[in-house]
Amino acid sequence: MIAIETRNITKQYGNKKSINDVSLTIKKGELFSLLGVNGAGKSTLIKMLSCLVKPTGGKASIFGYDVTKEPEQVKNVISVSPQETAIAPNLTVYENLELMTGIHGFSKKDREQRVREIMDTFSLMPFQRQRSKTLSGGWKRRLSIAMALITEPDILFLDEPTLGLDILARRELWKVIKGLKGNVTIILTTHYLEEAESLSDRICILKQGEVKALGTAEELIVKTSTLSFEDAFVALVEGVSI
Ligand SMILES: Nc1ncnc2c1ncn2[C@@H]1O[C@H](COP(=O)(O)OP(=O)(O)OP(=O)(O)O)[C@@H](O)[C@H]1O
Repeated sequence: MIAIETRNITKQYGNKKSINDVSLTIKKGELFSLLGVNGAGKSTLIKMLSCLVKPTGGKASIFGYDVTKEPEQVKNVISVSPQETAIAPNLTVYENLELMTGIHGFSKKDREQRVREIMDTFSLMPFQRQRSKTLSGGWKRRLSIAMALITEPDILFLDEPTLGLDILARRELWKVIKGLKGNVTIILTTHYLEEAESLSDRICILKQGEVKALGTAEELIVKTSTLSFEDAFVALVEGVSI
């Protein structure tokens, strides 16, 4: 089943195309990474798919719903875990999660149960009464992802989930993300190449708003005749033709 489909999607700001004619098909349950150097267009593409900005050309659909014509239906099946964590710092872990259930219209009765379920999934129970601002960076990101998943979305956009975390915290979060694989379709952006390589089913490399390469990490290594994914990435963004 197809989760996300774009056909020649384009976003032009002034006379510059931040995304130019991008056509992609992402399957349900896939973990799909978007890579590219700064300014390649990753955030712009995610913003269009999550109905935050409108395409200036082409189209995109999420489970068949058009992102421009049916944004309400799209928003019902997606969730975004943004780069800047969406956490209220003075609220406890429990209160942050409860707030999300309130925003999304859970009944009083269901709220507590859902909060407990998601705390359990993300091992947040021991921190439930702790103010969020006192959590470490890794646990803040974990809470942020838990908040994004409280509505059990079909699609989760994860924008640089491990930015600034040390390698141990990053690997802990990788375990969490791997645990979600298959159940939720995940679109991940990251600048950490080993993260994309370790987590992704397929990787799309954007360059100046266009798809430069698409495939598994292994396929991209083979296509560029390199020995590592990092070398493949560098070759692709520096302009190897494949
Ligand atoms: N609101 C805007 N108005 C004008 N130009 C914009 C706007 N948003 C993005 N751009 C431009 O579009 C291009 C792509 O930006 P985008 O933020 O999508 O890249 P990115 O790949 O997410 O970069 P990064 O890795 O730095 O987050 C850049 O040249 C950027 O300056």
